[in-house]
Parts: sequence; structure tokens; C-alpha cells
Amino acid sequence: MISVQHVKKSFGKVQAVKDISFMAHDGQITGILGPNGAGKTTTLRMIYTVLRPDAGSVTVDGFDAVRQSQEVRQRIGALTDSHGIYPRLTARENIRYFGRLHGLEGRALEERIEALTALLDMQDFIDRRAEGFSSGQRVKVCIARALAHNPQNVLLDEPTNGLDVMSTRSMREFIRRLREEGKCVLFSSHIMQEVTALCDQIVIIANGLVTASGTPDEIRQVTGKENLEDAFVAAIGSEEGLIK
Ligand SMILES: Nc1ncnc2c1ncn2[C@@H]1O[C@H](COP(=O)(O)OP(=O)(O)OP(=O)(O)O)[C@@H](O)[C@H]1O
Repeated sequence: MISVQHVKKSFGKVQAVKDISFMAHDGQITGILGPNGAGKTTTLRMIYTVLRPDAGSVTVDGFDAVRQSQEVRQRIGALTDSHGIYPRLTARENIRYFGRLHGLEGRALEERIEALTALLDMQDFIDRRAEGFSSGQRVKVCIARALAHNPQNVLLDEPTNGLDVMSTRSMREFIRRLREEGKCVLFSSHIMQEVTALCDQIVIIANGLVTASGTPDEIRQVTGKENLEDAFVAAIGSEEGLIK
């Protein structure tokens, strides 16, 4: 479970996050929707302990992201970008390397890699060198790497960015499977359809502030719009930066 309470973060004069609060629960998919520059990535980075909030607090399974960052990192798997895969290693070796960094080894690690290979449908390329992988294959390796330690909380920053239709579908399927496993899944997006299709809870942010949050029904009610995409546009106050 992730709790974000009144966090703020500035970079010089830019107030990236002005005041953001929300909860993301286990067994649910929570989506942060907002246009470019809304503060989504900055918020996720504070949860992942890469950035320290200027004010407010973040807790993950009850651990404080600033004072207990080690515990928090153990409980989170984060997909932030698809860079840094070692091209000379196979997909399996890349994942194994990260698993070892998290203290896994031997049979437990190999079984975990097998499970992730099945979960992410990577059988075809798990033993191929990563050099020349398609963007979808790279994203899968990065996710497997982030989840090697089987974290309870999963953060995905714009996970379908750059993926083709097939890969996008399998990514969505994968996110649903995480929910079935009882994980707390938090992902950011500026694609309205993606959020509509996947989320149990939606947090809409614009200009560093939460403008609406709740279940799809609650968001419809608060904004007075029947159609969820119209409700998003109403909550943000503009269509700019969103994708249908
Ligand atoms: N390290 C940084 N230094 C300076 N400004 C930053 C930094 N990180 C983010 N910002 C600024 O903070 C604001 C929020 O950025 P953030 O990346 O959180 O937005 P976002 O909602 O994730 O957008 P996108 O959808 O484009 O990724 C932007 O104006 C951005 O330029």
C-alpha cells in the first residue's frame, strides 16, 4: 500500500509538485493521469525514494520513504525507463544480475526468472542476447528486472510508451495479472483510454495538484460527465497533453 500525503517538490523556480495526496491499495490498479509536465514522474520518483519531498510524506507498506528508504526500496519494483540493459547479456542474464543485486540466488532466483518469463511471455527471447531487442522486448526485460525480488508494490511510469499495439495489449494484460496476484500497482499515463481500461482508482493531476480522484464512477459524479474521457478533460480543464 502506498500513501502520499501533501507532498511538494520544486526544482529551482519550477514547482513540479505543489500538493499531492492519494492512496494506492493492494489488489488494485491505481492510475495517475495528467498531461505532460503535470508532475507524474516527480511524484513516482518521490515514492521510489530517488527524490526527497520538500514537504509532506510518503509511506510504502507503512515505511517512510525518507527515513526508511531501504525498506521502501525492497518493497517496490519500479519501471522508470527501458535503458541500461546490458546488450551482451541475454535477457535471462540481465534479469539474473538484478536478482542477485537484490540478494536472491540459486534455485529461488532461477524459479523467479522462470515465473517472470511465463508471466511476461518472454519464452521466445529469454536466452537471446539483448542486443537488437525490439522496444517491446526491452520493456519486458526491464519489467522482469524491476520485479526480480517479487515486490508487493509496482510502479510503472508510462509503461506503454513506444510500444506497438500487440505489446501494449500484453502490457495491459500483465498489469491485470499483477492485480490478480494482490499487488499494489501504480502507473502513470497521459493516455485516457489506458486509464479507463485498467484502473480501479484514478488520480488526476494537473500543474502539480490533484484535481480529482476516486473510482471511475466517483470521477464521473464529481465532474458531472457521463463519459469518462469527458470527465478527465473537465477535471484537468483542458485536452492539451492528453491522448485519447
Ligand atoms: N530534475 C528536474 N529539474 C528541473 N525541472 C524538473 C526536473 N524534473 C522535473 N522537472 C519539471 O517539473 C515539472 C513536472 O515534471 P514531471 O516529469 O514530473 O511531469 P510528468 O507529468 O511526468 O510529465 P511527462 O508526461 O511529460 O513525463 C516539469 O515542468 C518539468 O520540467
